[in-house]
Amino acid sequence: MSLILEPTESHVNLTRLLVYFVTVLATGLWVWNRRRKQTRLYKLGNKIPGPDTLPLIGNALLAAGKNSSEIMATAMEYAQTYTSVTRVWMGPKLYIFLTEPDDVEVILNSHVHIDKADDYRFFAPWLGEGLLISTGEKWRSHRKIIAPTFHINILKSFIQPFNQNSRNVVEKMRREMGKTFDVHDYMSGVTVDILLETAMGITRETQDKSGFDYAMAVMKMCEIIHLRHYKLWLRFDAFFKFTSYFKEQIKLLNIIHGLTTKVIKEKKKTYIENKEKGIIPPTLEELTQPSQDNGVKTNTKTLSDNVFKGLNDDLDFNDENDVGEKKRLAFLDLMIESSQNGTNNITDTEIKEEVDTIMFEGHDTTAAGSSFVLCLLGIYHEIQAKVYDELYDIFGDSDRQATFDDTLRMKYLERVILESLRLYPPVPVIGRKLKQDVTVVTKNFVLPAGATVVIGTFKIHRSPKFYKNPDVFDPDNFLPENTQNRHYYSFIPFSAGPRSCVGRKYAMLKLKVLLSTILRNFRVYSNVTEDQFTLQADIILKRTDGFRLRIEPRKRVPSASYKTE
Ligand code: HEM
Repeated sequence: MSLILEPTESHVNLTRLLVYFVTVLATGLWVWNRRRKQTRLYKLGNKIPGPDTLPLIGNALLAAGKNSSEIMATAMEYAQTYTSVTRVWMGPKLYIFLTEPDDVEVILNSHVHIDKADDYRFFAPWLGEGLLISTGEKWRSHRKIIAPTFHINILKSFIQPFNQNSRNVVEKMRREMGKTFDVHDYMSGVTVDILLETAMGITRETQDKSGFDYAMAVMKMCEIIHLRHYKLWLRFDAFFKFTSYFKEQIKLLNIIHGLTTKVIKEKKKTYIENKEKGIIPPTLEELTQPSQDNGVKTNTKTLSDNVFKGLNDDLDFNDENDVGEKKRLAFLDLMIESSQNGTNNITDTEIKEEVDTIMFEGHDTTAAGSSFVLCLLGIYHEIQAKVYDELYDIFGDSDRQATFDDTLRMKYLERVILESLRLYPPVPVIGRKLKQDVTVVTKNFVLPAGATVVIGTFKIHRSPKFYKNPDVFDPDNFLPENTQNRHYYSFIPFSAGPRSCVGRKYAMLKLKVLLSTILRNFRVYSNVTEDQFTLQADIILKRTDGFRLRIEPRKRVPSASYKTE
């Protein structure tokens, strides 16, 4: 009897099946690839310079297996090698990176190229069709409703919650005195508290455990979305749905949506009950009207208003008309009021989506922004001393709260914030999906419809063409004489054009109140220098090494006398 096993019929069938399968797959891929090469996307895309590609997968290996800070490092390395218009193929998907302000202006200043990149889709279960990800008519009509709620009169009424919450976080931070700790945790917490109050009207006093759970859920949702951006396998819904992150996401969204829905329901009920009693809250128009009080107009223009004036957004309302204290209404109250009085046709679901969007957009961005400022001041003590001296000029040794007028006098602090946003823009890239071909200024390259344009804010902000020592932290980059002739699109931390950040003025005001309160109470120190920062590539720029800081109590004396004591 032979010891060699004769292949059975089932073995033969299986092998045949496998051969058929491989042949069909290979033929399918070959046909698909041939067709792809005939497409306009492929032909025009390949006229743009970029790294060498591999068949089918293109440049996908550039990101494979890398964590978020390695991706950031790779992106920076390639940004040095390639030109201001660079293409990358992720399989069949074409990404075009732009880092030349003239080209960026063509995209951001357009009313056509307003669609967000596909990568924003991870926000959809949370934010629905809120302002950040919606498009077309829906986005346009909602932008018209939301942008005016950020009028300077409304923002002025937020000074009190900005102050109160800043004081609260100062008290919480005292427990860290003398230790090294991650300041981002505190900045994140205070930012959510401020947003709960200004977006939803939930104060610490009215806040029950659901407010705390909500804040935690917002922070954890940001983490899950962050993971989905850089872990390749989590990008696919089919895989994501089988992970524990998906189950966690459902739980978190129940908490988030549960609270927004509950608050909207209660506020609407109160609005209707009050209306029956003849109590009607002021309308947005009334709150933003020029005051007739005494005809005195305050100039509310800040340094940033000049810096951003060429960016053609819709935030330059008639700010000069602002006068005096007005009743405070949260964004949610304003939306309910305008939907109930018939000024705007916005449903409860849409209001929920917009409130959720403001809670997300206003949270991670300002938490990262304020953490970067504090760490930079912890490194550059002379700059911190100058910031404090300006605050001492304004407040002396008093512990009083900041007024809106005080914030107008915080000119050096404002330059410090802008410079920090230049070096470490919380939104380091902006993504748009092109629906139409567009020709940019650089070499008249045509960017084809279907491509995703990635605007590299981080890289633009460090261009030697616009900044003398681009990698050096120097607040004087924002002295009027240095900004007046610079290309407006060389500084776009809040994006620009019709889809720019609606929260820009809110963010700048909040950052001034928060940071001035912290710096009037503490001296900050960082043992980590800038070259040791490990940055992560994501929708929000953060440090993977943590925002480590040490604080000491501040004596309220000018910095010169401090040194000699
Ligand atoms: C330092 C703080 C902030 C920075 C750097 C920042 C930056 C940005 C950027 C770059 C965009 C455009 C994103 C894109 O096109 O992909 C944006 C959009 C937006 N931001 Fe901000 N933001 C900040 C704070 C805020 C705050 C405090 C709020 C609200 C309270 C807010 C609300 C929004 C909204 C609603 C959008 C979407 C606008 C639209 O698509 O029409 N942001 N932000």
